[in-house]
Amino acid sequence: MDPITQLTTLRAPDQDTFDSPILKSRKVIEDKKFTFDNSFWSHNIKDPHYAHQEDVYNSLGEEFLDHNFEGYHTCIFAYGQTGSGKSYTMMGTPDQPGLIPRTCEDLFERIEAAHNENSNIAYNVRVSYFEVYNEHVRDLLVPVNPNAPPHYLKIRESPTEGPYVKDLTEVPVRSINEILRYMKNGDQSRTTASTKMNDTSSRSHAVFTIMLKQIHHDMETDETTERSSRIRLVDLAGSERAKSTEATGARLREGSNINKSLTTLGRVIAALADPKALRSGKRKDIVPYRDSILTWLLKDSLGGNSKTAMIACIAPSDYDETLSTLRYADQAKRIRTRAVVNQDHISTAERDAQIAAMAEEIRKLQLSVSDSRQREKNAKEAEERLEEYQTRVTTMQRMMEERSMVAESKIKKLQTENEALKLHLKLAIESLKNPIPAVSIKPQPAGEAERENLDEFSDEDDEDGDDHYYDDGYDTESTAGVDDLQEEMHRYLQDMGNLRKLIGGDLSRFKNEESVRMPLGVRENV
Ligand SMILES: Nc1ncnc2c1ncn2[C@@H]1O[C@H](COP(=O)(O)OP(=O)(O)OP(=O)(O)O)[C@@H](O)[C@H]1O
Repeated sequence: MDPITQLTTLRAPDQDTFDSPILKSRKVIEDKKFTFDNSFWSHNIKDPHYAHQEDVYNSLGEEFLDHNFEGYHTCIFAYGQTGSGKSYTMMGTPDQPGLIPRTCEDLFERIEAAHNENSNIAYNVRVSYFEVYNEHVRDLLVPVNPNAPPHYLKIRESPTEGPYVKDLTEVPVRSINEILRYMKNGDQSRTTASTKMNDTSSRSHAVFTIMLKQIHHDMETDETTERSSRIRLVDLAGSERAKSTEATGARLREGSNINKSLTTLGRVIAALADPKALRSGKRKDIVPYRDSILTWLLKDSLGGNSKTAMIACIAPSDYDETLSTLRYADQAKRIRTRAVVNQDHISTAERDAQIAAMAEEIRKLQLSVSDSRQREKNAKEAEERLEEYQTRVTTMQRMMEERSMVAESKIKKLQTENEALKLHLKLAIESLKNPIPAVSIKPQPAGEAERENLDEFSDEDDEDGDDHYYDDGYDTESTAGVDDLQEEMHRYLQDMGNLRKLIGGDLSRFKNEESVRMPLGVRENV
């Protein structure tokens, strides 16, 4: 690997030293060259070009997080054969944290810094963690019950959000420690389940997702701007199994789903990178996203609204495996996604109207659900309505939480202004109590004045301290000053009264936790 040109050369093995029938059957085995955006080499720590975890994060993770703050969805996935360093790169070790923990740490550091800079922006971070094994989706944030069979989740498709995992746990997180705890629990759940199912984590795909929402409220226009971005970090299963499946087709004939997702991923990447399909404009129809759970769920990240990077991990082992990984990466490099900034402007009135409309819709759904239940005629229909109702309630709860976040930032800003006014007032009162006398200098003959100016800094002159002359007009000026100050004070007091009313109003309107955060279903009978 050349760290300057980013050229990766795969050296052809000496054919006589290899027993592989594939290698022996080949006519030409030669050196292969590939150029990637970045190449990292980490074999000998003493080598000056040794790539540390920090180097990988600095050249990729940091830039992707910048995109997230700009409002873009991103996805980073690690591909490669078992033992090539995918988990090391993505998760790392406690001493050498990988991309995922570094991204989380940087995310919260940036949020804290932004909070200190501008209190008008509220941040909302949520995480989810799931794995796809044998074409089943398992929630990694739900602890494994060793006595119960594994609980698999269903995939649904929404017209606006695309494919998603139904009932997947999405937890709000407020600090780096909280997010790391969820990540650790998820990894534990993965390991426990693997042992129970006689599986190893190298055969499952782990998808860690961070949802970042930035809510900026403009006090002047009372308009809210929301930026939502999704950070997907994917640790794929070992690729060698997929290739053996592809090579022999044996697993497919057996009807096994083991790593169907990975073989489909290869076909999806090939279809997306195919220049002919791109030219004919048929790309959308022929990409086999739906052929596996993983590609279906990552549809957007692979060929849609996302900035995506693939990390191809290779280790010095089999020539064929390494060549295949490098070819995968070379193909993936040609894919062009169409990422857009996910941003919405909405006024407080519009948001309130949206919430009111949603509340009405929920009320109707509640009625129809209870009606369907009573009749129990069409259980499926009732179930679908119930599902829709639950999704609506969750969306609405989130909107209300966000509204309360906006209110909190408003209150914070008003409180800061209030503090500043209080300080100003205190200073004004103090200056009233201890007026600083106005000072004027008696007219002096020109020569004398010059002499005094020259001696201004002389210690001797300062000693007597009586070189100041009080002007006859002092009383008049000071009275005018007091009047001004009194007037100013009066204005401040009025302003403060108004501010208090405003804060009081906002507090009672938005800080009523009971009414804002109570699930709607709790209030009314379903
Ligand atoms: N760049 C690296 N520096 C130091 N150690 C590494 C590096 N990459 C991988 N390792 C070590 O190599 C071993 C295998 O790596 P890892 O578990 O990340 O492979 P993997 O590709 O995720 O395998 P699997 O598909 O089985 O999960 C681990 O012990 C890991 O700590």
